[in-house]
Amino acid sequence: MNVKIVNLNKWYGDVHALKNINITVKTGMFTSLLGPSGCGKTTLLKILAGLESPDQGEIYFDDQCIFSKERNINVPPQKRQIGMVFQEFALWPHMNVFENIAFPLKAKKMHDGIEKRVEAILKNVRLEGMSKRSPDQLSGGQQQRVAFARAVIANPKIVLFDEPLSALDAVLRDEMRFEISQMVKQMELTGIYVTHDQMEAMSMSDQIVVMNKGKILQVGTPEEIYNRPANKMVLDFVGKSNWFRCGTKAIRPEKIDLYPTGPYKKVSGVVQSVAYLGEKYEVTVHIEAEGDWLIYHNRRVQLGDQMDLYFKHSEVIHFSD
Ligand SMILES: Nc1ncnc2c1ncn2[C@@H]1O[C@H](COP(=O)(O)OP(=O)(O)OP(=O)(O)O)[C@@H](O)[C@H]1O
Repeated sequence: MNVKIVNLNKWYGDVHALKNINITVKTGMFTSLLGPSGCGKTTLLKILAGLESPDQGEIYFDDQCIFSKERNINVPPQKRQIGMVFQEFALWPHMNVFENIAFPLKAKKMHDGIEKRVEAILKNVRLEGMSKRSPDQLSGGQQQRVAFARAVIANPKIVLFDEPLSALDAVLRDEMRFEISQMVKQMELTGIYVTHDQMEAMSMSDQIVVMNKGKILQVGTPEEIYNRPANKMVLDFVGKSNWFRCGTKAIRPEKIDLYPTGPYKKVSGVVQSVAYLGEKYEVTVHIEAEGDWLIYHNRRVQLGDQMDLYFKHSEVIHFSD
């Protein structure tokens, strides 16, 4: 289902939580809402689910208007064909896997075919044979998959995720990022995913909406956001970068070379710090004219070493302001 958000505004008293939000999400796309704490991501997700009401604007699911302040339309949550997965998976501890997943169907007063549907979804989320287990007999990743299964059992067209992986450890989180985006794709759902973790947004999404203080800073593919950030805030928020003293240009650390090949620019500096990251060293080099720059090196250098750094002019990111 296509989602279109038009000129949306939301106030909480004096707090202008969402400022003129416009977003289009195409069917089958996985979109992340990325931004720091308080930027309005959760509010936007709740508005899509129908749990909060905007003060201005419209929302369309395909051609159907599901919310319009101006035209007094507000389709209730249960009629929006939406599934939700939250940070705290909120599985009911007294219900087994089957009962947890079947709950939305029972709440809809469905009686026939429940077992078949739960079985099919268990297969989709690779939990076959686990229907009798209680949530405390499952790993964190398995619990998350049950939460996902419960969110999609009633055949929603859109699934909303609110930081669903933040309670998991780092290794499991990496694994689940991939799984979640795969499951959403396989089931041909439209996924909208709230996160403040840029790596998560970059690795999972077809489209990223970068937000700050209630405003959209940029909408684009992960590559567009990373390589052509719309402004300084996006550049700083996504990935690492080095600034030129002029303040209107920047360069990513991995675009800096240690050897000259072709038409390069050169700067020189002194090693300030070295951190070993496993596959590489992260080195801070103090450059008199520019400040401290971060670079990557494949061997350990010593504090105080003199270094020459090379970069292509075409790798420099420019901003007009
Ligand atoms: N019920 C509420 N009453 C008053 N202010 C609220 C309410 N809910 C959210 N806000 C305010 O609206 C702004 C956006 O909040 P929101 O929860 O959407 O941010 P967020 O980006 O999801 O942050 P986080 O990552 O911390 O959850 C914040 O300034 C917040 O304090």
